[in-house]
Amino acid sequence: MSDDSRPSPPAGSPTARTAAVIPAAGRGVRLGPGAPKALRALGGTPMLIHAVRAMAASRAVSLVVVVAPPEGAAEVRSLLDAHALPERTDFLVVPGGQSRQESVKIGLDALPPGHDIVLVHDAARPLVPVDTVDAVIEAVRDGAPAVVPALPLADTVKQVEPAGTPGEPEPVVATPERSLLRAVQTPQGFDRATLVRAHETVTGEVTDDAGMVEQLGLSVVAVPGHEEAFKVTRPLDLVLAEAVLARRRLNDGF
Ligand SMILES: Nc1ccn([C@@H]2O[C@H](COP(=O)(O)OP(=O)(O)OP(=O)(O)O)[C@@H](O)[C@H]2O)c(=O)n1
Ligand SMILES: C[C@](O)(CO)[C@H](O)COP(=O)(O)O
Repeated sequence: MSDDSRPSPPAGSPTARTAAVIPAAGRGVRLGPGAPKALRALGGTPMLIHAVRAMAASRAVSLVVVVAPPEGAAEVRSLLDAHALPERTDFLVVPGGQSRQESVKIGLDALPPGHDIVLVHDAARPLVPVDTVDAVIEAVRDGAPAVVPALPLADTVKQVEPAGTPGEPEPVVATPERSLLRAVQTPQGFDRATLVRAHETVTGEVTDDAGMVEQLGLSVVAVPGHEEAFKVTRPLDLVLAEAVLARRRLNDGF
């Protein structure tokens, strides 16, 4: 276990310690029936374990807090014990909440003192490369209160008047300038005090944590994301994730 009694350096310090919160308490309704999404297998290993390894792969990350499905916290603890994980990293498991936002808040509340940079990473993004994780941490160390990995869009995006009934035609009302848009991934990185303040202050629904920081009027910066950091949301995403993992294993020779 690490010593949390020593005074912690600020997030901008090169020695600031980083913790990762992994919200993993969702059901995965869009993926279809089965176990909670984070516990479903990818290449024979639960998706959550891939996500935990992806965070722990960064030498900067000294603590990973897993926010487990409420009824699955004991199972998650056993899974962490059963899989090889870096010894330099500590792990905590807490039961999650009703929404992603609530689960992240629970994870944040469980963080011990001494970690001044916090990453929030979806369990549903099991294949994010360590270089992306490190780029996010570096941007927080460089002074950004909130950092998102992001990619340009391949498709043109339309704003519509949503139809009341699914499948009904929807009037298009605008075509935002695509070159100004980015698809945002995780891990998102934060100066801890900023993220805590955002979660204590913002009450409306948001779809990502950086959005809460934007609502505080603070700046959020985007760094390059990675194609392999995609979110496993629908069945086809799982097919893609299996293919990416198989290619990695082939390249690594096992
Ligand atoms: N109450 C919730 C809901 C979601 N999440 C987590 O937030 C991440 C991103 O959410 P998403 O991909 O939407 O997962 P689900 O909510 O499980 O998916 P769905 O909406 O299809 O049910 C996932 O790692 C998920 O486990 C969470 O910790 N607690
Ligand atoms: C946080 C996120 O992954 C950034 O793209 C995304 O907003 C989560 O959305 P979801 O609807 O909870 O999957």
